[in-house]
Amino acid sequence: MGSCGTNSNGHGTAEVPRPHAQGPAAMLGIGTANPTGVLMPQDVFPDTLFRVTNSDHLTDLKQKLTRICGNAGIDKRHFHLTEEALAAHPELFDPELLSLDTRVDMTVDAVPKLAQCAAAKAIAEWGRPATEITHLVFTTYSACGAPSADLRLATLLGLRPTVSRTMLSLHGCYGGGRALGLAKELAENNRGARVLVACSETTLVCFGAPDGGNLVGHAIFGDGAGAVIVGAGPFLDGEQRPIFEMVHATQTTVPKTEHALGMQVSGGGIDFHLSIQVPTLIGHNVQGCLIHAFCGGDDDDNGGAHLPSPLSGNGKWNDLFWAVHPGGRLILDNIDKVLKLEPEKLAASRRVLREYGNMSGATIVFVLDELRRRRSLLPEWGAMLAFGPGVTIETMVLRCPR
Ligand SMILES: CC(C)(COP(=O)(O)OP(=O)(O)OC[C@H]1O[C@@H](n2cnc3c(N)ncnc32)[C@H](O)[C@@H]1OP(=O)(O)O)[C@@H](O)C(=O)NCCC(=O)NCCSC(=O)CC(=O)O
Repeated sequence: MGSCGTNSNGHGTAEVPRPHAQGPAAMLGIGTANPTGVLMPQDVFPDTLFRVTNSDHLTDLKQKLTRICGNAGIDKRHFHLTEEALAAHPELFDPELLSLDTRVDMTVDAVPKLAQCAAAKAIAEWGRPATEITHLVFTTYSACGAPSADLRLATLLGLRPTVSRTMLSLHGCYGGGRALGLAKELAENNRGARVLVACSETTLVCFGAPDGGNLVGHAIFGDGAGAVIVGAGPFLDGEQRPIFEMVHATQTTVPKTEHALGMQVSGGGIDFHLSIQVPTLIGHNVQGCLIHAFCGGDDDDNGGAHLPSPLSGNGKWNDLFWAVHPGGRLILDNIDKVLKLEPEKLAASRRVLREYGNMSGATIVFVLDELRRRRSLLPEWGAMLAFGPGVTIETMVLRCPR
């Protein structure tokens, strides 16, 4: 451990750099949370949405949303935004009115508090005091100010003032994957580091009256937060037990797909752009990302030689367990098809989609949490996939220690 002191000459001594951990990084605690405001069954969502936004006269749109909701593979979702709040703030569904200030006011507490609930569970599972957290990586698409939700979360949890904070904004659905990748690097490069990853998402920043362009978003997105404690060995005290080892992480940007998926901050909140091509783009590119990750990427020094080789025969993708961001039912269907996965391989992703919808960057933590409950049934090696604007695909090779 480095320390700053004064040597005999009265000059400050240099900070001794932390040596690398013996690695690899591992998840030591996982927690999730949803807002308590609204639990919305999927089958009543279209009626509720059109009623609360005074849109019942748009009968064709309502029928279409009802159809999409019925096919989305979702049973229910949780939301922070209540009918009472909407009644008090008609600007949230009137495109003629500015609403960014209202949205920022509503999220400034809601986002870190939701993260706090998830983080408290992750910290409890890890079993160490929050003051031992050395780094915080926070991701959300709801941050519009500075200091941001990361500092508010650090205060709520009583983290020490020397905690090293990183804020990831507007990474969308790949935010959780990116935050975990970053946490892996921080943990492996700083012996003894314990990184809190916090992902907290609420749709109230992008909520609007239904129109021809936002029906799919209305049908699939929900609110939630996920948190993971990441650290690398050696785990000398025997108390901190790895749930999943984070063996190798890669990020791939699919060329020329910037147009396909995006978010734009405006006076009316955050506009979500979701192209109909997204499921196809992901289906076409996912295998290449997995091969890149499982072959150890381009770096000779990253332990690629130790990775399993699921490519050495037909059907080897079925030898893995899968933590896939359930961006939408069709995305999971396409991945199943391209990788020829057995039906139960994406069960954790489909269950999270069914119970919570797509909670953007936080969703991948829910999938990891779900897989953790099935740990005794999992094969040793697994793959994590998350997607978002770019189009960016985050891939991580996981190992479930015995
Ligand atoms: C929404 C669905 C469940 C609907 O499935 P269905 O079985 O009903 O059939 P479908 O795909 O033909 O879609 C039904 C109707 O919706 C329309 N439709 C589908 N996707 C659309 C889109 N992105 N934009 C506009 N319209 C769209 C279709 O044209 C069709 O219209 P018509 O009826 O008029 O012919 C599925 O399409 C799906 O899972 N799509 C993927 C959603 C997605 O892209 N998720 C990523 C979220 S972003 C993310 O996860 C990352 C991030 O945010 O960063």
